[in-house]
Amino acid sequence: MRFYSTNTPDTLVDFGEAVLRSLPADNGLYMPETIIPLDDAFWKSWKSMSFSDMAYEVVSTLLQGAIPTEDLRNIIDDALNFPAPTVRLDDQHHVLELFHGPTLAFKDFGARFMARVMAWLTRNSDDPLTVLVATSGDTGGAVASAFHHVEGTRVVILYPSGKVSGLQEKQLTALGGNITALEVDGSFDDCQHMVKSAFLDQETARKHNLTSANSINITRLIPQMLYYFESARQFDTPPVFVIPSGNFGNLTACLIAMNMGLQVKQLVAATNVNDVVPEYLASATYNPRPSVPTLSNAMDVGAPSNFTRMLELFGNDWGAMTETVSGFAFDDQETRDAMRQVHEQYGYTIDPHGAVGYLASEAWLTAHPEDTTIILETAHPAKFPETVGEELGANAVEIPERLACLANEPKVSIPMAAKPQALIDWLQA
Ligand SMILES: N[C@@H](CCOP(=O)(O)O)C(=O)O
Repeated sequence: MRFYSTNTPDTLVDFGEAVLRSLPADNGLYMPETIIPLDDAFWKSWKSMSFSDMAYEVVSTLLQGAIPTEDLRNIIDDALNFPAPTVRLDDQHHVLELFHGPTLAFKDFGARFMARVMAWLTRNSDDPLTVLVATSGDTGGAVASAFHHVEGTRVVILYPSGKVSGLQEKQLTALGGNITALEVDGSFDDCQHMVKSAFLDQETARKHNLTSANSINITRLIPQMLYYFESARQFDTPPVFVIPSGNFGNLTACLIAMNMGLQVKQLVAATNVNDVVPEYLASATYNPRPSVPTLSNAMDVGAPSNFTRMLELFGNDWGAMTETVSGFAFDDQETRDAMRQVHEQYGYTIDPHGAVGYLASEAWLTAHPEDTTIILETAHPAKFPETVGEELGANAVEIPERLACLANEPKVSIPMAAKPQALIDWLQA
């Protein structure tokens, strides 16, 4: 199994290099050389398989032997040991709850799988790894949790000061040990730019054995395919997936699943006002720009990393992309209104990101009223107690113990200017 860089398609690397190097030196993104469709035997039995067996079939087909059978099975079973239920609101609206992992966000799927794959890849090496990650809210906490106490690994998380929720911040800053949080005086885009610049500085990348836990790393997308299979197999007809989106790794994972044969009627990208992809879908013009802060902060991304992979999967054909992917964007007032509406209509407490998804499902259903939509609920509402409390009352959501226990832990972070050189200097010091 080999991977190419989107900027230099004829340079191929193996799985280990794609994962550990994470970002190619030419600043492209790694893509699988071939995406092999699942065979008839799989489709005959996929609906009755255990999650573990189905997951193994999907991942092993994609990876083509890059990880031996028993090791891959262990990685999958150990990493993905929590459920992803699809909850029915009514015939048109379903919610795929991706917040049942340790940090209450869909990022647990990718981070936990990645931590185990990296441990497997480096099992015979003594070189310590530095896992660099930029977060707008959820990735950082999931990566911190997945790599906490992993020997030979230090995790460095960059996050935009004042632009993540209080509990999200605790998930990044309170664990200590091998986890360090850098509090950047800037936006998520600044953090992401700083991380990418460190990777492109070959000396720094080599000296510190840098690897990325963001969705620029192809391993993040592999387990994220699995919940689309899990949810879709519960329906008789191909569903519409509505995907709250920031860096667009989640949507790209579904596109890879579709390339393996998963039948999906449409992908609906739901964004807040950081809407460069819905704008591209409407106008064929891609205009990345600085993000603005919103209530759905994990989606505050102005230059989505995975847009490059989306273009690649559609052969740079805007028309082809619009046949499969639709996009809608909503502001904070609409998000608040949707949280109340979902609560009043269904008695369901949805978080601000899921609320943006709900609005997009409504927009889609206006023109396609017979469709079945599945909205990805990417984070637990308890991660946003301020907004949920303001809209639905203080008792609308109980904070699970694994989050509540962080509330009184001290925040430990290192302030940093939003400059790539500041990160490089800090790493070198
Ligand atoms: N939405 C993310 C931003 C980083 O995205 P990723 O897909 O590269 O991890 C977050 O919650 O941090």
